Amino acid sequence: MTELNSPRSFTIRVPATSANIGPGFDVVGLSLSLHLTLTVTITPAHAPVPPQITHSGEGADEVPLDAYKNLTTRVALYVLRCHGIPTFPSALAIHCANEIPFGRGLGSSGAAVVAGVLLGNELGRLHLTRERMLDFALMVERHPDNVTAALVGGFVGSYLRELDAAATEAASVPLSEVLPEYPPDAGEGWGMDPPQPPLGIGHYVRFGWSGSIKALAIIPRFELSTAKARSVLPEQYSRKDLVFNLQRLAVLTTALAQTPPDPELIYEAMKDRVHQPYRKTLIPGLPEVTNNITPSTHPGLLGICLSGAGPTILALATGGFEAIAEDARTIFKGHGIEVDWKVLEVVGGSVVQHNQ
Ligand SMILES: Nc1ncnc2c1ncn2[C@@H]1O[C@H](COP(=O)(O)OP(=O)(O)O)[C@@H](O)[C@H]1O
Ligand SMILES: N[C@@H](CCOP(=O)(O)O)C(=O)O
Repeated sequence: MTELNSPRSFTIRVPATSANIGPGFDVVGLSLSLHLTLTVTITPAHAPVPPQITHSGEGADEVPLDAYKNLTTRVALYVLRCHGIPTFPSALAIHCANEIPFGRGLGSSGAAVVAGVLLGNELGRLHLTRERMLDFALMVERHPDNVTAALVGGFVGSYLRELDAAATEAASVPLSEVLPEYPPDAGEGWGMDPPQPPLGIGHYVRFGWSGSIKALAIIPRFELSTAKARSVLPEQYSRKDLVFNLQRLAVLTTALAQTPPDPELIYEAMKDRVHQPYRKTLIPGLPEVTNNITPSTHPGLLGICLSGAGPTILALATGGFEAIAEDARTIFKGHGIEVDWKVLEVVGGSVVQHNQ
């Protein structure tokens, strides 16, 4: 029996994330207390069988269960192929228990990608460093905010290193080449080596976080794909708008670590001119919610913004959660949109636990 097929069981737990936090578009992310949990079992097998995937919780009615279509297993296979391992183990069963709603701006795809990298690393016993795992995640999810926070946990800022020409080309291959949606040809294998990630693409730092701050997620009952919400953004920005965001982001990263947090400072520092103004066409009610719910009308509120690409609204607060959420509900209802809401904690990053 090869190392790959030796029987074992392990669990992978990856948190949800809220990216941007207002002015930090594609830069900052926060890991939150909703999780994607994979329970992975490899049993003895005499002949190869396709991986068995089961999924419960969020996304159960839409997620593909074919290992060549499912995002998590496609990413795992990419990591394995980059290390000369062309297939999954012979008898692999994966149960995905998911608390992260799909397409709501809470980092479900980032969590699926990070889970896939961790899965590939464990299946192939590759012993990748966290930095190298981030490189693999960034070959798939090409903005660093969600995947970095999901991997390392907490309130995190990240940047992509400027790559030289060869590395830029290696990192810009189409996603279809990184994650082909088909099994290898019988007898002939894949035919092409997968594109290897350049070394050290992503770099990050963890900021402080005041323990008194919780994250209220107000989650509209409709999906908005991140790709669609990125397609409405302009290619260029005015100096005025860029300076507006930079000033606020510089203040915000320290303001959220201060105890007690200062609502006046944070409310203004969570404003944005780079993505939210363009996304309001896709999220009816967004400007009303962010303009009308303020620390003076809602004691306990610190700041309010779009979570990731939306449509979820993220309110950072030390209390008064119900009043904030119910008033946001009323505004969204006026636009014919129902919402759910949850008070979430800021949590640590991804964890792998070996069960036997
Ligand atoms: N646990 C998961 N397993 C497989 N695919 C997933 C999982 N979570 C998310 N996805 C894929 O990612 C898509 C949502 O990604 P995206 O549009 O970026 O929204 P989000 O803001 O939730 O990350 C889903 O429609 C699904 O295709
Ligand atoms: N910076 C990205 C973040 C997308 O986050 P998601 O949770 O909506 O996938 C963006 O704003 O496009």
